[in-house]
Amino acid sequence: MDDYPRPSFLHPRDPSIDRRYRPCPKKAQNLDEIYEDYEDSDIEVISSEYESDTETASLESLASTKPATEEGALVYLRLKPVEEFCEFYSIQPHHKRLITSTANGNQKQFVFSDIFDGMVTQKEVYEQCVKPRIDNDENFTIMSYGTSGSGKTFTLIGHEEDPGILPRALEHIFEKHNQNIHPQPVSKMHYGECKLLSDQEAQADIRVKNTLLSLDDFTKDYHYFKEYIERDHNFTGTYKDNCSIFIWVSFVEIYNENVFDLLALPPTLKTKTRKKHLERKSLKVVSNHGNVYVKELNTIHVRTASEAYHILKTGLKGVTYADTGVNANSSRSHFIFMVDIIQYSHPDLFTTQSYRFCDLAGSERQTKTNCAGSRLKEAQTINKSLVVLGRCLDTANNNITRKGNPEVIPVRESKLTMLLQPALLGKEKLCMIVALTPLEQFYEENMNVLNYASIAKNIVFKSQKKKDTGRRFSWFTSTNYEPRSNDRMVDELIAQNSQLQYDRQELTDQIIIMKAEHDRAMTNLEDKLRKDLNERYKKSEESSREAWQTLLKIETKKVEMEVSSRFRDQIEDLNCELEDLREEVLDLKSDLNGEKLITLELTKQLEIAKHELMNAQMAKSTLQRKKSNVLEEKENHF
Ligand SMILES: Nc1ncnc2c1ncn2[C@@H]1O[C@H](COP(=O)(O)OP(=O)(O)OP(=O)(O)O)[C@@H](O)[C@H]1O
Repeated sequence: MDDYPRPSFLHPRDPSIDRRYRPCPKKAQNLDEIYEDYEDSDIEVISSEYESDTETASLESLASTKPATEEGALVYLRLKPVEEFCEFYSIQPHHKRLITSTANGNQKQFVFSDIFDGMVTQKEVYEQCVKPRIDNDENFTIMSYGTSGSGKTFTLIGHEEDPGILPRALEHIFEKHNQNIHPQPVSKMHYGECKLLSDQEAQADIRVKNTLLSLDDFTKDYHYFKEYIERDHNFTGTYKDNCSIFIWVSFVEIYNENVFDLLALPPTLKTKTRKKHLERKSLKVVSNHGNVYVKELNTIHVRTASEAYHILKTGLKGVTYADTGVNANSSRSHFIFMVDIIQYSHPDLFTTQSYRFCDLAGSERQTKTNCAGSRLKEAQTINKSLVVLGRCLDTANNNITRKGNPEVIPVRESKLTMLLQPALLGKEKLCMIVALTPLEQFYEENMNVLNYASIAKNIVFKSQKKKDTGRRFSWFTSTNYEPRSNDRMVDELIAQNSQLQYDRQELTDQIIIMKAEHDRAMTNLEDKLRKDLNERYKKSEESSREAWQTLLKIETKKVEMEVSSRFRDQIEDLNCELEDLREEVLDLKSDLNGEKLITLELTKQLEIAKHELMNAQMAKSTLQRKKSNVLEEKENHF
């Protein structure tokens, strides 16, 4: 019996569990059935398929249900040894399950491909996480992910007396291929293709390597490390007939969203950190169909494990570390160490493998690290790129569950995700080691890391184990084949290389001629098409204009007829009314004329009367004057 509460109809579901993964008991089930459901369900669980009574049985059933070429990412948990393991974390090693809980009783569970507690050694981590991948020639990206100071760099690089997975992997790779490794840099990966190097190019590469090797002497460290490795592992390799192997390494750092070559020349490794960043050249990242390359990146041809170890250590000297509140030697950048292996098998088969080892800078709270100034800017860019990484994992996971068109995974939003895109897009196997400090103070950040790690598990790797570029190199076929030593094969390769360069020049010329012919043909075709289209357009324009005009006439007539039929009666009534009104107007006009005549007559009569009145008044006044004269005469007379 496990000690966590089981969901049922009586107990509510844990709200902290993502909706998609919440257990949902079926109706009409008894509690026993619900319990079984819960055991099999995917509760914040990375892979429910691993959940079974016997681990071997579940792994077998997983293998039978999934196609051999399609499998999920591997996510391992590594706990940092601490004095007092916080009660908020508990592990069930048998179930490969980590249970986190808070004071208020909220629980979350995470299942991993495996869990390594603080007692698990570097050797065991290597044997479990990396060894099988190299033994099986799988391309992979392995990254250490976690909060600041949780042991990411320790897991990847380790110390001289306790080396991490990367130096162990280098030793393993060289032991495995030892007998077939070719001492000269004859073939190299160039933008995803195997390229044969000319003498001058090979010499230039050797010069760069020698300069890097002369910078520091790590011979003592290497011997110490080698003894340690020999005690821990027993790597072996077998000789492959007619096969030459070329191993190339490169090393980049992503600091403040700039990509720097840690193997760049001239190295400025001994100058102060600040000055170093000013001097270093930021490189461009280019991607093509999901394959990603760093422009002008130095790749170094290494012949022995010792050389590879020296190159790794030299590059590590350029990585930016600083003292933060959480870790005295904290990585302030992400770095990726890349190993490309080219395998040439006579007569014409080239295969390539690539291994990427990525140490992510730790996610951190600025309040805990107490950083300011450039440290603060570093922390912000680190957190931003980790957020983008989380979003990429989330989108990749959603695309698996959602129906319809998949969402675009935002790999281009940060340099880190751009460089990790083969793994994020499922083209390369992803292996993640989640480093965790099981202390209360890191609880919140740990939950963040665990949530994204659980999503990462669902990224499905779909491509083949090896890239086979055999056909492209078919001209290596020799009719008089006889087994040769590596040196003879190289002589032949060099001779064929000059033939190839000659052929390439011829092909380039042919391409130029064909391109010119093609351009001309295309121009003629375009002219013809343009003329054709023009004529067709004119014709269709005329015919459509005529058709439109006829249509317009018909429509106008139709409208007129409809209008006249609909309003005929009303128009007649209105016409009658109009006629009546006209007559009335005429009557009124004649009346008006009569009245005008009367008015004129009366005016005339009035004038006459006025005139007569004036005459009468004048006669009256004359009479009065005569009367007064008569009276006056009378008076005078008397
Ligand atoms: N499993 C472990 N066993 C022993 N020591 C460990 C383990 N994990 C971490 N340490 C120690 O813890 C310290 C911090 O580890 P490390 O530098 O690897 O952390 P980190 O996660 O890389 O931190 P940052 O992100 O800040 O760079 C180192 O001194 C390391 O030796």
